Amino acid sequence: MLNFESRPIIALDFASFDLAKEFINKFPADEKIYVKVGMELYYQAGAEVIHYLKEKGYSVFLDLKLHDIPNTIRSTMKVLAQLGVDMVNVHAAGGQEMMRAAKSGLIEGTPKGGKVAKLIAVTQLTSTSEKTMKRDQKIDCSLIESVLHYACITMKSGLDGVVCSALEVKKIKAATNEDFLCITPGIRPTGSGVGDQKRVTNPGQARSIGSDYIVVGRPITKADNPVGIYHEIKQEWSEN
Ligand SMILES: O=C(O)c1cc(=O)[nH]c(=O)n1[C@@H]1O[C@H](COP(=O)(O)O)[C@@H](O)[C@H]1O
Repeated sequence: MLNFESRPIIALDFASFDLAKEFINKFPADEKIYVKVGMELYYQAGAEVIHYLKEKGYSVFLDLKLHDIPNTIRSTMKVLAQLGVDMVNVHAAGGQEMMRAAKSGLIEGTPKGGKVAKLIAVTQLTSTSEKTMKRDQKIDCSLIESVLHYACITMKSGLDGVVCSALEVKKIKAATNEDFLCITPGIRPTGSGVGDQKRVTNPGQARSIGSDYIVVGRPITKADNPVGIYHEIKQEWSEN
């Protein structure tokens, strides 16, 4: 529990800046939340949304899941580093050279005296099951072996951690080290629909298994009382 982040990261999966603002404005001004901006919102609103969130004093995970040739990733990370976000990610499937290039671009692009964002890699998406991994990716091992392999090459490449399901955290920490971050989406409070997620846990389980961060989207953003549900999830996660 060396890196435990007590605030669940809220996935701001909204189609416009206005919708994202409407959601954020439900929270009291002094509540410094941790949010995730993904492809949908970033491709719509761009850097402006990041500046807005940082000015509010929020922590920001920019989730663009980069996956391209090393040179493109290095230069893209250099640009993203200037946004001052707290965390960014790539796909581990891009390989070790790509991940090393991401890291060097991030360091190069971070303004002098600024904090380098945490860089993490997606292992197998939490919407992937062993069956779909074997069918679509033609990976001929178990899902956990694939996740552990990706975690190990991510660590070797000098990144800070991985995105995985909470179900894999214990084995990842054993194969890497306790300090290696495990960021876990696929979180569903007991009784809420799983949707397209396959490898899910509830917030309390994620905590007892040893996740460092949880990412929660629809169970909060689609709730009738998002702030109330956020606090229920936060309590189950952080006070377990
Ligand atoms: O990198 C991510 O954040 C991510 C990786 C992954 O394996 N699974 C996953 O669900 N996510 C993201 O986490 C969020 C989960 O949202 P909900 O399923 O609505 O809680 C979404 O924004 C996904 O894009």
